[in-house]
Amino acid sequence: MIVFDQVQKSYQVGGRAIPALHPTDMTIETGEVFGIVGHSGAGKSTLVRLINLLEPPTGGRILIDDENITDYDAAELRAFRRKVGMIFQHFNLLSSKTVADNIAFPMKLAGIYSKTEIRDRVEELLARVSLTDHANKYPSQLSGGQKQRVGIARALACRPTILLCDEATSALDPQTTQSVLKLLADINRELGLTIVLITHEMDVVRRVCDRVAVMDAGEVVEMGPVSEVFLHPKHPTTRDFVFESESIDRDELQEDLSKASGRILRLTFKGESTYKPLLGSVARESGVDFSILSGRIDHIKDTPYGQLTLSLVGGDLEVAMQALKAADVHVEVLR
Ligand SMILES: Nc1ncnc2c1ncn2[C@@H]1O[C@H](COP(=O)(O)OP(=O)(O)OP(=O)(O)O)[C@@H](O)[C@H]1O
Repeated sequence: MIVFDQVQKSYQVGGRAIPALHPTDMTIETGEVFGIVGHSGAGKSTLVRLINLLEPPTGGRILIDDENITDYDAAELRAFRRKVGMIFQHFNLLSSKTVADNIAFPMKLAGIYSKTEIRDRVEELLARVSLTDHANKYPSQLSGGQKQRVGIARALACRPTILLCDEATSALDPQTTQSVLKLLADINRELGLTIVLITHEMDVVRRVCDRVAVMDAGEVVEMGPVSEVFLHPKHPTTRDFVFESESIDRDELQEDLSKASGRILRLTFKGESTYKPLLGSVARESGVDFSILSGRIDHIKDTPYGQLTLSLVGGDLEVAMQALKAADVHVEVLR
């Protein structure tokens, strides 16, 4: 478990302290995939670099599995850092070393593994990231997705318990992004390690994360389970991210809503209720007529969800709302 207790960070620029992270309390549970989303300059990299003390905090305590890592001496810090792997947007591979040597590098650097241990581990990791046939290639001979797989294998070399991912898919195309996210999800499930993933895309969070923190101007403005934050965003920054990820144009939506007659409801279906043929029976029961203004069905991690914006006219609205709620549908009255 990673605990931030009033952690803050300022950078010294020209003799002035510039705040990058305001005092923050946060808990990341062992074994979860935790997303940190925010625009450029929000403080995401700062927050993630505090977790492995690449940046020392200017205030507060960081506890990992109940140990205050801000108290560590140099030797303790070296041992701790082996337990924290990191992958980067631009992969940061050594161009003069082969794929196998890049993966072996952190083990060699640690100086505590035998040659046989290193060789066996590299073989195992190459298989895990499906790059066995590419062991002797150089990074320049690989695609972006393959380079990131090498980055992941290298980060796992010393068997970390925490994996930090700094915009790990931002340089990749959508299909490659999907395969790298799937690999991260598999690693999380099979190895049980904690993954902290920073991104500026809510879609990445929706696909792999269990919980998310939304950052704005050095502050965590919203935090919670992805399904809650994504489907019912409260802070304006979170709403912007959700709208952006769903390619919703706010002005267009407002215009559509202003043209629609009757009451306007947003329905959110989650899990089981997503695929139920509910609207027809509710319409018959209540005598209400529906028209669909916008809609989407997708997944949050493995859970299906649907969101529909409807206008309703005629019939008994109360009966319709009760029937929807009784079927576990979240109903929000927009107008
Ligand atoms: N080493 C540094 N020295 C001075 N200021 C810094 C340093 N690193 C970051 N900052 C400042 O701290 C703030 C937060 O930066 P940070 O890199 O953590 O944000 P971010 O959300 O990760 O942004 P991006 O997505 O662009 O990387 C910014 O205002 C940035 O200019």
